[in-house]
Amino acid sequence: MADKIKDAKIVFVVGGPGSGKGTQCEKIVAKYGYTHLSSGDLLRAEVASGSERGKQLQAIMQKGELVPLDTVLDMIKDAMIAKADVSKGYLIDGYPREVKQGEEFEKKIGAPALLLYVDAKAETMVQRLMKRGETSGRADDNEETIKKRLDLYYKATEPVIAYYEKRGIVRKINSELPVDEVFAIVVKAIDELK
Ligand SMILES: Nc1nc2c(ncn2[C@@H]2O[C@H](COP(=O)(O)OP(=O)(O)OP(=O)(O)O)[C@@H](O)[C@H]2O)c(=O)[nH]1
Ligand SMILES: O=c1ccn([C@@H]2O[C@H](COP(=O)(O)OP(=O)(O)O)[C@@H](O)[C@H]2O)c(=O)[nH]1
Ligand SMILES: [Mg+2]
Repeated sequence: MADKIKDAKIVFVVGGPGSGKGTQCEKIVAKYGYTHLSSGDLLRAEVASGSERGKQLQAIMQKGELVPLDTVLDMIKDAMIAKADVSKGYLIDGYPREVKQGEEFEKKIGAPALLLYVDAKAETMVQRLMKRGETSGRADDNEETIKKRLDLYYKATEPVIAYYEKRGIVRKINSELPVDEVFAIVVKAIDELK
């Protein structure tokens, strides 16, 4: 099973909270048929199940902290294996959050072919998340948690980008533009893969 995944195209989608990762991933799925796996969505699904583990996850996410590395990686790996027969490629959205997560992913699953770095200003991200919070029902779309998520992003996640830049697989996407203009840049980066 793990062999099948090794040959699939893997794209990491990394960017700050509210930068637009999920929005762009949806459009990539529509155009390219990739399998979209959002680490945050997988964790929220576990929370929604009401399991004991979900309760522990909920507490961590509400504080804007990172859940233990192995938990997220196991969830992503299981979800990848479940789609191995049909997948043209995988969008791993919101992961890795720290360099160590990237290293472990490569040990257990495989190497990414591309890292889409979805980049917006902190001010923009806060505005978008506050707006999303009006309707999202997400426990972490509130001012206090947003601030913590941003701090952690700059501290732990930005080094991930530098790490993969050395390998030449990072494509920076300016997500301050309207969604369709951002997507046009994304399309160029993905088409280069073929
Ligand atoms: N103007 C503009 N707004 C966008 C763009 N992308 C996303 N938004 C808005 O910003 C909000 C956050 O976008 P998401 O795609 O949920 O962001 P995310 O990076 O997945 O954020 P997390 O789920 O917190 O990881 C959404 O409610 C969108 O309406 C963009 O390219 N341009
Ligand atoms: O690999 C991951 C991905 C997500 N999270 C947790 O899930 C929350 C929401 O993640 P998501 O990617 O949905 O949103 P973002 O933080 O990008 O706004 C984060 O704040 C973390 O608490 C985590 O711990 N590890
Ligand atoms: Mg998202």
